Amino acid sequence: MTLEIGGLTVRFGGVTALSEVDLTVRPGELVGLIGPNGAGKTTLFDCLTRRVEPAAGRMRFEGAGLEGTAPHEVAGRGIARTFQQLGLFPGLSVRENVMVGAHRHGRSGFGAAAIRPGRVRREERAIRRIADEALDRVGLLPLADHPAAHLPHGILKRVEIARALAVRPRLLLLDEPVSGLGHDEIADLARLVRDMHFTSDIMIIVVEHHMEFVMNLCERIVCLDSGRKIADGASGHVRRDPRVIDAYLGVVPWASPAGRP
Ligand SMILES: Nc1ncnc2c1ncn2[C@@H]1O[C@H](COP(=O)(O)OP(=O)(O)OP(=O)(O)O)[C@@H](O)[C@H]1O
Repeated sequence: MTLEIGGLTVRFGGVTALSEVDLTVRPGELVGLIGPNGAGKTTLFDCLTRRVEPAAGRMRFEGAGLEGTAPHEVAGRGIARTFQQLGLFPGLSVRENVMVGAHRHGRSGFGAAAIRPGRVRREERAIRRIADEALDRVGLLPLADHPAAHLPHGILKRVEIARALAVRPRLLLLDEPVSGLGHDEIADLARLVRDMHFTSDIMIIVVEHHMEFVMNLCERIVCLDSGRKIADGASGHVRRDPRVIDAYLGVVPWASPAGRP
């Protein structure tokens, strides 16, 4: 029950964002995806979540192709992601934001649940329970009723992860989870992701420019450069790979809190 990507190619007009990328991820793997700006990391996530249509290649998840999956069906396939730019609703409470992720477990959909017709109340209670479990997992249950607006960035990053966890994903895609976080928050987030990794069989792919975070967290690192995969292996090997140093590690500030080159 793996994620198998073969020959994945994406073009935006004259730009080849991904070029014949092969990648296999197995249950329980925690993979770091690195590479310079514009390397194609987010595009890879966009393909898996069906926001971008590849020009060529295959994507199979748990034995079935992803090509026929509509963007709104991705969560139903057990795939969840977080975004570089937080995609939370500031007018909703922390819990309501996380319930958006959990709505795939209901039949009526979040739209119906949001306007609370009587027939969806029971379902909404179940969705609320799943959301609270996810909030508990990231240590934010005490803030469940707090409006998302004006919460610190580090908390909002966790709310986004809780929203992804509420999908109860088997493949979790984290896009720059520590960007903009301080030193202690980064250490907390590393603990959280490590805990998710050790306590479940979930596949996790982490895109991150913060090298200290990603190299310490992930045993396996994949490096993209100009849309091509240039390295895939143990973090100790990849960090010494001359092609990776040349393309990326030579310019990236390893301990920068913001983590961007
Ligand atoms: N919707 C789009 N339309 C046109 N070009 C795009 C689009 N999305 C991405 N690109 C281009 O595709 C290439 C890969 O971009 P992508 O965002 O996947 O890189 P990335 O590795 O995630 O970079 P970063 O680290 O800066 O987030 C870049 O050249 C980018 O400009």
